[in-house]
Amino acid sequence: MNLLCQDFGIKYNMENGGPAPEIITDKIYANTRILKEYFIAEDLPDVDISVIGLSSFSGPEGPFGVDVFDSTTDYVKLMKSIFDFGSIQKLLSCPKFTFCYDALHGVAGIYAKRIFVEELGANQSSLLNCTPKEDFGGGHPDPNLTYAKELVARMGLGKSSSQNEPPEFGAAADGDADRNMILGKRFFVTPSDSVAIIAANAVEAIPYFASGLKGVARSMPTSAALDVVAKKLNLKFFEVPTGWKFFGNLMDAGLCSICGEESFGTGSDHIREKDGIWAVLAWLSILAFKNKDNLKEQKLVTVEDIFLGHWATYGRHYYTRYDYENVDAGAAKELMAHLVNLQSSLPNLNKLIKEIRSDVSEVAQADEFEYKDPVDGSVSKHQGIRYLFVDGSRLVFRLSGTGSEGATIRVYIEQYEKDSSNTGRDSQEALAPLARMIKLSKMKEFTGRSVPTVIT
Ligand SMILES: O=P(O)(O)OC[C@H]1O[C@H](O)[C@H](O)[C@@H](O)[C@@H]1O
Repeated sequence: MNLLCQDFGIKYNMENGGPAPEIITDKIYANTRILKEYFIAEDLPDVDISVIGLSSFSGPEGPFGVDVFDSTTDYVKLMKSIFDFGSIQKLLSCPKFTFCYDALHGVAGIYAKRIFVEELGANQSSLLNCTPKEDFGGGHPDPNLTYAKELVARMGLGKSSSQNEPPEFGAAADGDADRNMILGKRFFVTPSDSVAIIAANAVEAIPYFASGLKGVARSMPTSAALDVVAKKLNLKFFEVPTGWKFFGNLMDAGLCSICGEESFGTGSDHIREKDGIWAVLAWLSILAFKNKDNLKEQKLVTVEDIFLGHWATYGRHYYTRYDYENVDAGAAKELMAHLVNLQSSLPNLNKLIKEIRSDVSEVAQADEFEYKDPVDGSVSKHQGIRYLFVDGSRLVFRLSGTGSEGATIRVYIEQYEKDSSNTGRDSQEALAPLARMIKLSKMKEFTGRSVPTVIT
C-alpha cells in the first residue's frame, strides 16, 4: 500500500489497513481509465489455502512466496490483549447466563467457534449458522431484525412461537464479520445505543481502556446517545460523515478510542475497521463486570437492566431509520434538492411543520452536513440533509452510498427524552409525530412511495 501511495506521489499513511481515503480511490479510478493492458500469469499453480505454510514461486521479476497463515490465532491473541477473558469465562460458565451467536453463515463462524466455545467455554449449542457457506445458506448475511430471523425468534423478539425461554444475550455478524447486532432477552439494542453504552462502561469493564478513553466518535446519522456520554464523562467527541475512513484518521492521530455507526458498525482503535466480534466481546465484558459479584444471586443483571440504568443517567434517544430502497435515481435527487430548498427560510419551514403537526417542536437549524477533518484538513460536503429541532430531535435525509439498484433514500428520525419515567416507550410509537415530518420531503410526490421498504 505504501508503494501504491508513492507511485501516486501522495503522502498518505495507508499502512493502517483502514479504508482508503477519497484522494487515493480517486487516483485509482483515474488510473483505471488510462490502463491499456494487463498480464495474467496463467501457469501459476493454485495455492491450497486450507494448508498452513509457505509456497515458493518464481516470476518474471524473481522468486516470491505465498504464506498461508491462520488469522484466527493472531486475532485471538489481539482480543486477549484487549479483554479480560477470565471474567467473560466466569460469566459464560454461570448456568443462569445463556447466550446465542448467529454468524449467518459468514466468516464470523470460524472466529466464534474458536473464541466463544474453545477459549471462553460457551456451549457449542450457543452457536447458530456458524459454518461459513459460499451462498450464506441462501440467506442474506445482514445482522438486523429483518435478516437475522432465526436469532431474532430465539431471542423472543418478533413473532416467535417458541415456548423456550430466550437466552439472556444474543448477537449476530454480517458476512465478513465487521458489523454486529446486539440483542438482550426480548430486547433490541440499537447500534447507536450500543456504542454509547460501550463507551460509558469501557474504562471499568475493558482492560484495554483502563487508563481512559482518548475520545469517542460517531457518524452524523447515528443518534446523539454517544454525545451525552462524552459530555458527562468529559471526553473528546467527534461527529463525522458516514464511512469508517473518517474514524481512522482520528485514531491515527490518537484522538479517538471508540466509535460507532447506526449501520451496525462498532469498533475501537485496536484496528482501523469496525469489528463485529470485538463488539460482542465488549458487551460480554460489560455484562461480566456488572455481574461480577452477582453470579451466585437469584437474578443476573441483564442487557435490559443495563439499558434502564443508562437511560436513567443519560436519558434516551428514541431512534429509527426508514429506508426507501430502489427508488428512481432522478426522483431521489429532486427530493434532496427540494429538501435543501426548504432550508432557505426557517420561518416558512416551521410554518409547514406546524401545519403537519402542531405538537412537534420548531426547527432551530437546518443544513447540509459538512465535515472538516481535524487531522488532514480535508473537507467533505453534502453529507446528509439535517433538520435539528429545538427539543434536540433530529430528522436527517441521506442518499445511500451502497445501494445496488436505483437510489436508496435513508431517513433517520431521532428524539431525546430526559425524563426517566418516559424512557420505556415503544420507539415507533414515541417517534410517530416526528415521522410525520417526512411529508416535508414530498416523498410520495417525488418517488411514489408512501411507506418505507425497511424500518429499523
Ligand atoms: O451509504 P449507506 O448505504 O448508508 O452505507 C453506509 C456504510 O457503508 C459501508 O458499509 C461502510 O463500510 C460503513 O462504514 C457505512 O456506514
